[in-house]
Amino acid sequence: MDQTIDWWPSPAKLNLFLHINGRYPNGYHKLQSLFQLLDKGDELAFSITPHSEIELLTPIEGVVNEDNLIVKAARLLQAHTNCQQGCQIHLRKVLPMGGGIGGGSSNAATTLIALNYLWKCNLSLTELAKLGLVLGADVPVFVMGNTAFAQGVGEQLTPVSLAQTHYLVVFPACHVSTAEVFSDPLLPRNTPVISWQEYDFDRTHNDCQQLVCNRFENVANTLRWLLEYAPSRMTGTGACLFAVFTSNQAAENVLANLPSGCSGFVAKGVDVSPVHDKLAHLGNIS
Ligand SMILES: C[C@@](CO)(OP(=O)(O)O)[C@H](O)COP(=O)(O)OP(=O)(O)OC[C@H]1O[C@@H](n2ccc(N)nc2=O)[C@H](O)[C@@H]1O
Ligand SMILES: Nc1ncnc2c1ncn2[C@@H]1O[C@H](COP(=O)(O)OP(=O)(O)O)[C@@H](O)[C@H]1O
Repeated sequence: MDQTIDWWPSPAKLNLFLHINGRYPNGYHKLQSLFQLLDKGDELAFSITPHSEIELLTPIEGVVNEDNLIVKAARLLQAHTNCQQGCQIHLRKVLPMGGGIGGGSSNAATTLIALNYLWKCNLSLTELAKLGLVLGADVPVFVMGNTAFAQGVGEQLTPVSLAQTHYLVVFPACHVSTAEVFSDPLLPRNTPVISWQEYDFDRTHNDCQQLVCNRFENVANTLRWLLEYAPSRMTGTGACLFAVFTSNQAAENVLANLPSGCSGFVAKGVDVSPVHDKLAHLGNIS
């Protein structure tokens, strides 16, 4: 790989809890969640071109480029700002897809932020987050770039600073469809609203977890295994699970003994997205 390529981070997230409080008339669910941003994720690189074409040079197997959230985000920004430039994009994908760790949404957010900077569109982060919401409910938190409490469909964000934590993130090798979980009649949808001051990991939960564990034996077994080592929970609509540790070494020790068939990684929780660290380094943050 060319050493001169300028990579932009595209971090993963965890939902430290996920409560479903009800439903909107359009079928979307009213949520409360705590989005924890991580220091690990995919990476994207952009070369600006003078013609308007958007090219993703590293396609993802199973996702046609036209459906890729990276291409969709680039086209959305281009159309919204009437930008005459285009770009060539490289992606280094490491995050499992459809795992509840927000890879696709994060890729879209990094694309919006990077191209806004490189194309000199001058949209504010708030404008980019609003634009990004069209692509997915998780895009705004990645654009705003703070670990945050979220409500609404995940777009009403209150930044929060958390104690430094190390997470073991485990992918039990099964794909869980977000749309299927949300359309399941057995999904609990009546958790009472909490105030953020009440937040405590042990007094919160993930309303999707039991349903997914009932449907996917791998998820249930892996969660049971993780709970032997540390407080653990499912993120988002699954299938990824996370375990909470106070040291990197303790998390690495458990990673080294993962059950066969699972994959995983250790990451540190961060209050500010690495994309924003990069923007700040470039002297541009709004
Ligand atoms: C619930 C979360 C928590 O992070 O799950 P994960 O996707 O991360 O697992 C997300 O907010 C998901 O966000 P995202 O994955 O961007 O969802 P979208 O593409 O907007 O929606 C996928 C489908 O899920 C359902 N959906 C999504 C969000 C929501 N608040 N209510 C819903 O009912 C809708 O049926 C929608 O068609
Ligand atoms: N750049 C992308 N990265 C990952 N998934 C993408 C991307 N573009 C489109 N998708 C589609 O979005 C789906 C959800 O992806 P992802 O955001 O990784 O999962 P989740 O929302 O569960 O965290 C994938 O299964 C894939 O079909």
